[in-house]
Parts: sequence; C-alpha cells; structure tokens
Amino acid sequence: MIFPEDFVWGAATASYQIEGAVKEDGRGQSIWDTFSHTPGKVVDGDTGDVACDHYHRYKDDIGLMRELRLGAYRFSIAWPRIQPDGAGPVNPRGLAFYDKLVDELLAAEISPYATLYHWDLPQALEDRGGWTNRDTAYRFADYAAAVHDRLGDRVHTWATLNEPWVSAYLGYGNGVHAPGRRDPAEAMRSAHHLLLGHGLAARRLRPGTVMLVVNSAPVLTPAQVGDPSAVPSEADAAAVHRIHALLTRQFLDPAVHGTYPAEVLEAAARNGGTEHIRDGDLALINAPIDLIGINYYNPCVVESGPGLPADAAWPGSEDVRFAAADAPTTAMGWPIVPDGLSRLLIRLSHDYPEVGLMVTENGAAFDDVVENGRVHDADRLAYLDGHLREVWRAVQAGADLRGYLVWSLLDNFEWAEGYRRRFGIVHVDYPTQTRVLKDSALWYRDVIARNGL
Ligand SMILES: OC[C@H]1NNC[C@@H](O)[C@@H]1O
Ligand SMILES: [Ca+2]
Repeated sequence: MIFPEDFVWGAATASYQIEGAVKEDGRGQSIWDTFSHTPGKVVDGDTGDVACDHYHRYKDDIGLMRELRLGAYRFSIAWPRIQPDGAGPVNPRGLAFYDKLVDELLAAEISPYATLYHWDLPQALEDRGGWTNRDTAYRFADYAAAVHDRLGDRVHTWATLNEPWVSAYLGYGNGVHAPGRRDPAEAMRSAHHLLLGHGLAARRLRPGTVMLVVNSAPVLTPAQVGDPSAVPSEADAAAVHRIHALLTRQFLDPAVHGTYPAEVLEAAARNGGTEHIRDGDLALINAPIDLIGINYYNPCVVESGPGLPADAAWPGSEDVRFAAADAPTTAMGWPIVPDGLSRLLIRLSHDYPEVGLMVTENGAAFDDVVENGRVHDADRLAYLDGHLREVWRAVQAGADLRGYLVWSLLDNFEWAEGYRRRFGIVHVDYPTQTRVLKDSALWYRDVIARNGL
C-alpha cells in the first residue's frame, strides 16, 4: 500500500502535555495549571509542572523526530507563554522559545505545524468567564495574530483550535477537563465562542494554510460497528443522526458552510437559549479554511434510549444511550475499530468537499514495559498498522487526504488520566526523562521511508 507522492507523515504533541517549565521565562498560569493542582481532578494528582521537560529538551526531541524522518511535526503554542494574562503585550521570552523550536525543526527539514489553542487558556481569561465570555474569542484572534506576525515567515500550516468539542463539553459541560465547570448552557455558549475565535483568527493567519482540528468519529449503532450494511431502526437512526450533528456538524457546518445544524439550535434553545448567537456570527465563523484536521481514536456508538436524560457532556442527547462496541479496547477503554477511520474520512470528504483532510491525531494508549532498553509495543504497532490501512483505503476511495500525524511522538500528560496512559511511539521514563524509541517508532520510520505499508 503506497501513499501519494506528497503525502505528509508526522507526529503530534501539545504544549501543556510535554513542555513542563510552567513558571519559566514569564509564562502565565493556564486553566490546566489550576485544574491539575486541584485535588481529585487528575489521576495520581499528576500535573504538567515538569511533563517531558520538552521546554529544555526540545533539541534532543527534534533529533528523535529527525531519526524517524518525520516530514511534519504538529505542536501547540502555549498562549500563557505569549500573553501571560491572555491579553496585552507579547512576552518576548515566551515567543523566543517557539522561535527557536521552529528554527530547529527547519534545520532538521521538518515542517512545523502550529496549533494555536490546545486547551491551555490563560487563567486570567477564565477569571473573566473564559470561553463563556464572548470577548475571549477576540483575545484569541489577537494572540493568533501576534504569533503569526513573529512565526508566519517560517510556519506555513496553522491550526486555530484543537478539538473545540472537548474544550467546550468536557471543560464546561461535564467538567472532567479544565476549567471543570458543569453547565450545559455554558458549554454550548463556549462552543460558539470557540468557533467565533476560530473564524476571527483564521483571517489573520494568511497567507498560511489554515485548518480547524476536530475530534470526530463515525456515529454507529452497535450492529453497525461490525457490519456497515446493518440497517438501524428508525429510532436508532435518529439517535445516530442527532449525535453526529452534536459531535461533528456543530463545528464543521459553521466553519465550512456557515450554518448551524437544526439539532444544535434546538439543543441550545433548550439549554440557556440562543441569544449568544448574534447576527453575523456565522459569517465570521465561516472564514475560508484549507483543511479539516481529524483526530480519530474510535467510533461513537449509540442507540435510542427512550426516556434517558441528556448526558452532561452532550446537551441535546436526551433519549440516547451511549453504548459499548463489540471490539477489543485500548488502555483507555476505547474500542479498536480501524475501519471507523475510513468510514469517517469518506463521509467527511463527501459532506465537506470544499476542504482537504488531514489525520492530525490517531494513536493508542497501551501499558508499556521497557526491557533491555526496548519497548515491544506490538499492540500499539498493530493499532497503527490497522488504522493506516484504512487511511490508505480512504485515499483510494477518493478522499482528499493530505497526511497522517500519529498521536503522539512522546508519552505525555494525558489530561485527567495523568501520566499513567502512554500514547507515545517514544517511551519517556519520567524520573530520568530518558527517551526510548518503541518498536512502533521503528516501524513508523520504515513506513515513512517506503511511503506506505
Ligand atoms: O486522548 C488522546 C489525545 N486526544 N486528542 C487530544 C490530545 O491532547 C489527547 O492526548
Ligand atoms: Ca502517575
């Protein structure tokens, strides 16, 4: 299975998950500093205070990327390093880190893909309402412009947001992520303001290539997981349709088509109202973009559940049951369904033909053991191999798929799961910060070398 000539092979990380150095060079506090230091929020009380110490070890880490011959490296920029309070003058030492990072990547012939927001909102903005405050969208656009002014001559691929669904619905809906608020109306308002921030920022990142990165999944009934031809009941089909609208269309329809699905407007009407959606907002959100970044891990399995209340993370999900899939799972408990990726990519390429696609995250957590300086992570390797075969199938089916970025380069801080969940193709021994290329990394290097499987 050989991929197109210019197919991009890379890996992804995020600032709060790998950098550490949370008080260095003028960095301000983020909502994840606050949240991880709040007892009971993160497994083992883990925090991002040190993480992979990437802030100090980035040159060596880029050496590993070079060894793997990555074509691109997707990282995120910590807003609190650039504007410690989320507004006002740029902190030169914070920006200098990313300036050096980018130069080091270019020297290693690796394309820098910068994500502007991967969840580490400056706490000072959260103190003023965070994403429930419309003004935060405007602060985000100013931050994006400041970074682009400095790095836009060398960084040509920009993601505005990473997974706005997660930011809004786990941050303000069920509260399992920072800032840990639990209010469906706040979650829906936050989703809208995140989209507004995306649209305002997107216009200030040209002439770069601009993408919106979303967590997405094919929404399937249990029967459909193993059998794409399975025909759901009318009630189950309605549940699938509604959840697809809440998970994926809530973000891609506004960004690409300038419309909200009716299901989202109905959910908002029932959860705090729609006053926050002002005339002209959808036109602002619908800024031209080049790519949709897809972060895929597993399908979303649902069936009708008459009388069930809405899940706290899913305003509008009344009468829906989130079901298990008949499939093996990763250490996260997520079902392993590789063809879910090709089914998703083909669906999205049909629904949004105006934009290209890129798999901006795909990967798996499994419990790793270091033995004789090696990590024989056969389960992760099998997961990646199976999903790459589906990426290839999606390309053969005509999806305009530009590349694949594995999540993640390094084991890192897996949010509320802390460091016990390892997604890296490179093992990190946190006490010593020693890096070890896992078997999956050695395999991935060969995939890149032959441009295929
Ligand atoms: O849960 C695995 C990954 N999912 N997408 C966002 C990343 O920050 C997570 O580590
Ligand atoms: Ca731990």
